[in-house]
Amino acid sequence: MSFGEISLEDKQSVLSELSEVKSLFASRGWFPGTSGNLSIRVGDFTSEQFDFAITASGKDKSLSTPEDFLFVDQDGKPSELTKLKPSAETLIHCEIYRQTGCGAIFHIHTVFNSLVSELFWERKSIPVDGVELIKAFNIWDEEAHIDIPIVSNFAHIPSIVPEVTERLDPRIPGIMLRKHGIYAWGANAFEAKRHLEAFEFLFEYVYRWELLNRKA
Ligand SMILES: CSCCC(=O)C(=O)COP(=O)(O)O
Ligand SMILES: [Zn+2]
Repeated sequence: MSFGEISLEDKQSVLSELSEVKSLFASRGWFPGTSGNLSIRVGDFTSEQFDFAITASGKDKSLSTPEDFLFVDQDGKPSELTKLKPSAETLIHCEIYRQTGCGAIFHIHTVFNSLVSELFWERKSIPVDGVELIKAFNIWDEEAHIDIPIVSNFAHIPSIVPEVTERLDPRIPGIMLRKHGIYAWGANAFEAKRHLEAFEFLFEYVYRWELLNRKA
């Protein structure tokens, strides 16, 4: 389905969903210093050609303006004529959509996600053992153990993409960029939000648990 074939109603519904999520996350202080980016896919999800709405780059994400989002295609190029620049990290969104077939991707920088990514950088994944909120990822085993992948953070975003491709774990709907932030995704915005909230809870839990054990 080409971008022109997608109804105005569908496009507007995606934009209003993004706007709601953006305001909510901003109220939680999840976009410090203009960091973070959000996207939701529109139209046909089975096609190799797809479009998604994404936050414009460098904006104060605690404000709502008519220039907050734009639509881009599967290569991260604007789908329509616009003066807006897509997020600097759009290529990471493109790759996650391509690899997972998900419908929404949310990225935030927090102190806890950055801290744990450095704490566990040598093992290249953040271990979580038996915490109830693992179930938010639809992993229902009792005492489940998960490892959340951590990849290198480079200023040159295209250099991050191959490592993302290599480290994506189909069980885990998220990936950490070292000392940078988490990317969480889901079939839709509701699921991506649930996953993101679970990751953030688990990061704080893991950090505090580590601290308690190191003191003992
Ligand atoms: C100011 S934070 C550095 C860029 C970044 O990591 C980020 O998430 C925001 O970049 P964007 O281009 O999406 O505004
Ligand atoms: Zn970022």
